[in-house]
Amino acid sequence: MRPLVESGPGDEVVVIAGLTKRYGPRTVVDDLSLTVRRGEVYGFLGPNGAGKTTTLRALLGLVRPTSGTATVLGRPAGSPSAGVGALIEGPGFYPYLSGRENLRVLARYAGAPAGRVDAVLDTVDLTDRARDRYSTYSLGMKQRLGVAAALLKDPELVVLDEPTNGLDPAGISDMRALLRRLSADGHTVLLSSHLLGEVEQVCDRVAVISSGRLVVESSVGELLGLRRLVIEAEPLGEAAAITTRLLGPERVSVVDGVVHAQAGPEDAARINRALVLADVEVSGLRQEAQTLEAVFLQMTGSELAVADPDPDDRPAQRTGRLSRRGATR
Ligand SMILES: Nc1ncnc2c1ncn2[C@@H]1O[C@H](COP(=O)(O)OP(=O)(O)OP(=O)(O)O)[C@@H](O)[C@H]1O
Repeated sequence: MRPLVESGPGDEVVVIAGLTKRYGPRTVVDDLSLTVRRGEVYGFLGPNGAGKTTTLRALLGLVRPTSGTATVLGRPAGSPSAGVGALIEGPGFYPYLSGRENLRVLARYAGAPAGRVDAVLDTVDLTDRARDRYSTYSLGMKQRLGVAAALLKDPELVVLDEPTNGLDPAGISDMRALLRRLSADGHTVLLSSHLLGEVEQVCDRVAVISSGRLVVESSVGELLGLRRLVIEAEPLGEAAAITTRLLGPERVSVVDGVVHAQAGPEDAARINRALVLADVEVSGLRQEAQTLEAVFLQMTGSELAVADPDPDDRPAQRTGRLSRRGATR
């Protein structure tokens, strides 16, 4: 996993500000604001129907916002630009043409150099199957060919709507590797997903939305850094009081005869020292990592689908401050 990208002014590739979309009486995107910075893999996360696709379509100029703005690479959404490649709805490939022939047709249509076709086939790892008919491809290969099509004009920003939707674990793993390659090649990637495992493992930052509203925008590490410290101590009341004095009441609770504190490892040593100095007998002090799923549940009250996690493939945890915005309805 790459380190977090340092950002500065001018590094904002996507800026969505106060975006609202109503269909008749229904508000499907509600005053949404978020920023995608140059070089990052940004996950747009939310349950089905949360408004992800509508937002991405607005970003590409395919949906007119009711109010608010979306800019891409400094230009209003939908401006003709070589800077964005997207896979929103599967592109219409010809089933009887090979993967390479299909890309050649699209490259001609899009005005991309013919030499890009083999380059993007290589990027999506389809060189070996490039001569086979599209109709013989697995779903994962079809999705990867869709990503290849989005890359034909070598865009700075790649927008992918649910790129792993419907894929089996092997297909998900291939797509994950592809997303990492895109990032390593210098693309900024914005992808939507309702699969936590996918976002946890490949994204630098995420926006979580629910019912069209932003719940939180944060780095994945910051979200996961919200960890719980479980303290077993005697007398329990005194342990809870001391921990509360150190962390504040909103971060401490007593559950089933133990103290739960929202605290990271740096707090643990401080709390342990204070308890021992006060003659509280500490029999257990352990850290429990929160999953993104737990964080999401805590913030929205609804569950999110969980992808098959690949335990060997988790990003290093990062800690930091969490900025929580908006509220759920
Ligand atoms: N053209 C439209 N007319 C009316 N309602 C629409 C239209 N497009 C989307 N919606 C509604 O807006 C809501 C958000 O849909 P959207 O596809 O943006 O959500 P999503 O988060 O991408 O969900 P999914 O993962 O299921 O695609 C849904 O309830 C959908 O039915």
